[in-house]
Amino acid sequence: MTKLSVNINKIATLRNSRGGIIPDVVKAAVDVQLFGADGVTVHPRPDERHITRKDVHNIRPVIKTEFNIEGYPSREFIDLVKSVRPHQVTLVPDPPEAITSSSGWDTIAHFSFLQEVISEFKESGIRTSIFIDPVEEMISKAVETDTDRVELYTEPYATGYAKDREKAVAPFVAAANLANKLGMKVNAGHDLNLENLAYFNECIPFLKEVSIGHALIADALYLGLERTVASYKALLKKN
Ligand SMILES: CC(=O)[C@@H](O)[C@H](O)COP(=O)(O)O
Ligand SMILES: NCC(=O)COP(=O)(O)O
Repeated sequence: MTKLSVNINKIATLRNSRGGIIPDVVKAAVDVQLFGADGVTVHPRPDERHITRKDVHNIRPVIKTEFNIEGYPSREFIDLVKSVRPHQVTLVPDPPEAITSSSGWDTIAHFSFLQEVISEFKESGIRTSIFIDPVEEMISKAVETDTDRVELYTEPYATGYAKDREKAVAPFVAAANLANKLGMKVNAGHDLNLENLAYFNECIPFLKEVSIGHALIADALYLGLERTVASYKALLKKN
């Protein structure tokens, strides 16, 4: 069964909007695991617009499933990740001013940088994943960085889903097959939601994990966090 890692960035967005401690991000991390999540994902951005470095340290001790930390591998990010030793680190190419993640790595142009950073994390015993577009050349080069996994950037799938889901999912099926053939495990994430998740999970071979945040937290405003996590998990049961 594909694992669900709940990204709790947007819990921190709400908390930061008034500068207090409500909602409690650590409690959210505990609860999503109690409600069935297979992991917790956070993305501590340089401006700390949502998840702060302090949050990362506070969440680590309550992880009973898996902890996945996403971010651009600046020196500060690398040192933060190595200090808390999550189960997985997911490298994204986001510049500091990015509104959100909007592409995968150019693994050809940034090959040496990625190879160096991945080696440093693996030496610390941390599983590595790199955010990637479903482009054959990028995936073929990714394997040479020695990354454990790739995370397919699924915004183009989500955008194209309503118009033509078969066309939207096709590049991701090919990408997952290629990554598997090259020996890399396959994660996916960005803009997945209750509407588009089941079809993606049904079509994508070898899918290990999805990380979902924005839509899931928005759904929880209506359904409640427990029912929402259970609803996403139910969509990931392979039929
Ligand atoms: C890598 C990815 O797709 C998500 O982690 C996304 O970057 C979420 O970041 P925000 O919550 O800041 O939009
Ligand atoms: N890696 C994707 C992630 O963690 C959450 O992305 P989104 O669901 O907030 O778009």
